[in-house]
Amino acid sequence: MYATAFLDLPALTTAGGTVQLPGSKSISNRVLLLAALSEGTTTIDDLLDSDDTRVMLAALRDIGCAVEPGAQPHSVRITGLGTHAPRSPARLFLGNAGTAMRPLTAALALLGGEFELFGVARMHERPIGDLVDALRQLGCRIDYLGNEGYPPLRIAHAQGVPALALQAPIRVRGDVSSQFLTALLMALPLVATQQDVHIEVQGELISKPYIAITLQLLARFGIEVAHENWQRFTIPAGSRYRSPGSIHVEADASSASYFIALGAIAASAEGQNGIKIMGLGLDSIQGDIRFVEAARAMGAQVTGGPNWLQVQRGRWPLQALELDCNHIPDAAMTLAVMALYAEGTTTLRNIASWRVKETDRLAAMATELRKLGAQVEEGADFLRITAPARAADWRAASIHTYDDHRVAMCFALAAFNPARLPVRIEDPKCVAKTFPDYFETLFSVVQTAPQHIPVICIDGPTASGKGTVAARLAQRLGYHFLDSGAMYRITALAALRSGLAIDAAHEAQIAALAQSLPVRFEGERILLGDEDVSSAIRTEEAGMNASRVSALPAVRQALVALQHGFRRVPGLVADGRDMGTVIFPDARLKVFLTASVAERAERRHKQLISKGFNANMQDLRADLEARDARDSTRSVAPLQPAQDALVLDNSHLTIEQTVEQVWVWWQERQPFALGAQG
Ligand SMILES: Nc1ncnc2c1ncn2[C@@H]1O[C@H](COP(=O)(O)OP(=O)(O)O)[C@@H](O)[C@H]1O
Ligand SMILES: Nc1ccn([C@@H]2O[C@H](COP(=O)(O)OP(=O)(O)O)[C@@H](O)[C@H]2O)c(=O)n1
Repeated sequence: MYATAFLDLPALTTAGGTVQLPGSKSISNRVLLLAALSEGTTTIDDLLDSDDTRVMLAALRDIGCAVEPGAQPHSVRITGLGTHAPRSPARLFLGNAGTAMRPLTAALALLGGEFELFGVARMHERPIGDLVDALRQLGCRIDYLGNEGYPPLRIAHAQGVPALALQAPIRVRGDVSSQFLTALLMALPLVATQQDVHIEVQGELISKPYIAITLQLLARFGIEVAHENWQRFTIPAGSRYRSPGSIHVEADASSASYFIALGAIAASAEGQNGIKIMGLGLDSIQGDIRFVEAARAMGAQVTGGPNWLQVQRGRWPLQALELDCNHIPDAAMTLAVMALYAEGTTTLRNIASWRVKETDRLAAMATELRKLGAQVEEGADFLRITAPARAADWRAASIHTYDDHRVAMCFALAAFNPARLPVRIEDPKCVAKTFPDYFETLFSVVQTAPQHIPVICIDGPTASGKGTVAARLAQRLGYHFLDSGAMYRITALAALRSGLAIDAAHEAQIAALAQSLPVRFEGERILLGDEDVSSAIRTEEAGMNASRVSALPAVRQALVALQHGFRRVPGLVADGRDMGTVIFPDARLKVFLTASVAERAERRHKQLISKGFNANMQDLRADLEARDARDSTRSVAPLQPAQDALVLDNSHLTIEQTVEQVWVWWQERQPFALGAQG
């Protein structure tokens, strides 16, 4: 996940490959509860790993279900209660998961036992009164432990479940949250043994697609619920939950909309047929799958099979659309960004519900689309969008994301603009709500020309602080980090281990070794083959050997491709000696970092002592001067500032001040309008 203040996406050009999307949250928690209520063991594959599913799993364990990891990642095996009573008394913490609190309240009230259900502070502000009323109407004893109408709750059935009034239809409001109805639909089969049980919805039922998901999943667990026009539901007598054995959680259809749009917008990468989305098929039970129809109407070519979709660019530019979006409120935001690539004016109607979501999404989308250069008309319940007329009319925008995951995710697609402008997404971590790895997933299937990928080079002599500053900058920007010195250090280590003396006589052999160096960077760790060499290459001796090996021209040449390979989306910070002069001459910012010899010797001394190495100040200083001399006078890529480098002597600056200076230089080079700060 990118926890940076903002994430700058470079201009992107093509896309291709396969993505596996996270499981749907609504399906995950429903399936967990149904498995827990069934007889037998259910293997659940592709379960969403999120806060909300974690609290549900913990609660199921607490009430006596066996929960074990499955054979695959994201797979779990649940042995349900069947005919056993839940373990009680129990206190169940349900975080902020409405999809756990509501159905568990209903199910536990009907199963008997004594339970307290509570959550985080925000959960205690989310109403549950309508559900409790419906359960009390049946005869259940449920008490509020805090405020009337809100969790925390106590279910007081220590003596077993009282006689329930199942003859009359159970009435529940449908116009506040469809989760109350879902909770009853999943709980009442537990008591519909002798007779049919009816539920009557009061008021117009909202979010019907979510009730449709509930009914489909109930059917998978052996319960066929009939309904009349979504107002009256009948759970048949003789209902009994039966495990389907195994069940797979569909990928989230709203999350899929960004990748469907990606396939429609981006030219396919060479040798690929656009984007393949795994985990979701055209027969998905989620309402947002109908986004596919809208995307097709705009030009996307979408095919699909069981559990997969394939999306390619079809008509280009896309075609404007006029659509009532009531059936796909969440995914429709993605259409607003697709409209940036459409000929004509796109009108999205019946989207008043956008105003009461994570933010006023209607106003937010209008504001941010305008920043990019689109013409937008914002109505009370509609949005009319006309794309920038020519490439030159696009603007480099810093997109404010309003703590709304969907705003962040859909605006990332603006990076395919024909003007080849970067797009800044502020507060990218807001995607964690449903898709923590959204940007990583996106980056795994998009490409662009190397010249669009920004590089910051930090070159300079030993112990000037290059590595420290470059790593911090990379982290602050969410960019990749290349410690080019490590390449030479590893090459020297590998050469010596192979019995090769580091001299001109062995140049060709060492270069051959460097060419196929089995090196991997895993966070802070550097691996040579399977061995962690992070410490072995950090000694002063290793630095000296690196300096020797780096003077061999063939070795330098052999390492070029490896270093270029680090230039990947979204960007790179590289440190070394020749980053700005030889490896990335087109870098947008080149810094030559230096400090006095005395200061550098002292830094290195402190650094070595703190790592538990022996170090002598005099020797260090002599070594450092020798290294400076060799690095500056060698025939290839000598250490010297690039002509267009900014020289920064940080002898009297702290690390923070140094990072800040480079940060300011970098921000000055960005095309975004002022306003977004780091
Ligand atoms: N501006 C600075 N002021 C004080 N110490 C610094 C400064 N920059 C770096 N250091 C310290 O100096 C040591 C060497 O820095 P490092 O990043 O390894 O240098 P380089 O990569 O240039 O060899 C580290 O222990 C680091 O924390
Ligand atoms: N881009 C680079 C990076 C390092 N090097 C060499 O590799 C040695 C070790 O690099 P480093 O950056 O890890 O060393 P320090 O600056 O940390 O001492 C340096 O002394 C240089 O001789 C190079 O020639 N070119």
